Amino acid sequence: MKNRELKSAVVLCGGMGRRMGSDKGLLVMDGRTFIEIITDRLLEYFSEVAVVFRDSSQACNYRDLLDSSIRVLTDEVPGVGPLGGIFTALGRISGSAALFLPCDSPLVTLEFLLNMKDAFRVMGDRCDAIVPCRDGLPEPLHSIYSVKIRDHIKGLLAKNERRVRVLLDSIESCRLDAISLDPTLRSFRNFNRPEDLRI
Ligand SMILES: Nc1nc2c(ncn2[C@@H]2O[C@H](COP(=O)(O)OP(=O)(O)OP(=O)(O)O)[C@@H](O)[C@H]2O)c(=O)[nH]1
Ligand SMILES: [Mg+2]
Repeated sequence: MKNRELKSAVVLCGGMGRRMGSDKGLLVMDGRTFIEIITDRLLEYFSEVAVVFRDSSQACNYRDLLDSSIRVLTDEVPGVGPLGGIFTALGRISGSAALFLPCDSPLVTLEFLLNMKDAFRVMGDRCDAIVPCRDGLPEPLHSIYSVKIRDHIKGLLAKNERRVRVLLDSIESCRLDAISLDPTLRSFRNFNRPEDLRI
């Protein structure tokens, strides 16, 4: 029988943080960096945790913050945004799919992680992506993607298409109500500008 346990989780961390004015994974909340908060949480429930950086020089800045079990990846196709990070990770993870998270959502809840794992158990072999939706709008960077779509992403990138939403519209995705996955919606809160940090 197919193993339906979702074992891999990936944090996308290769952005430039232009609006924030700094590298967002290194922002601090309650004395810990965002990347530590998120990866510590993921390590509780996933046997494989990876972080995708834009390049090795960025990865160096995080070296002392990551548990030794965390896999450090760098973009195979640099400078093409989150879709490039997803592309890289899907070629490197050991499982058949992974939960992706952005590095700027430190409030992600354990309940959300467990509900996504449950969703994969139930519908993982029926679709290429499992996508939370809020008011009908997808949350593509808090979603599960199958390694099966890697070639498709390659095709999109070859056409210079970088929008994750275009990916979602061209694959078989199962959409779930975000509120049923995290009734607080805190998991989806992200920080883009300095003023967002005043919470
Ligand atoms: N691996 C990888 N991750 C990326 C890339 N671009 C963005 N991300 C990540 O995708 C997530 C969402 O991106 P944004 O919210 O736009 O973050 P950002 O690009 O750092 O910020 P801006 O420069 O202000 O757009 C964040 O976790 C980013 O680190 C990329 O080229 N490669
Ligand atoms: Mg960006």
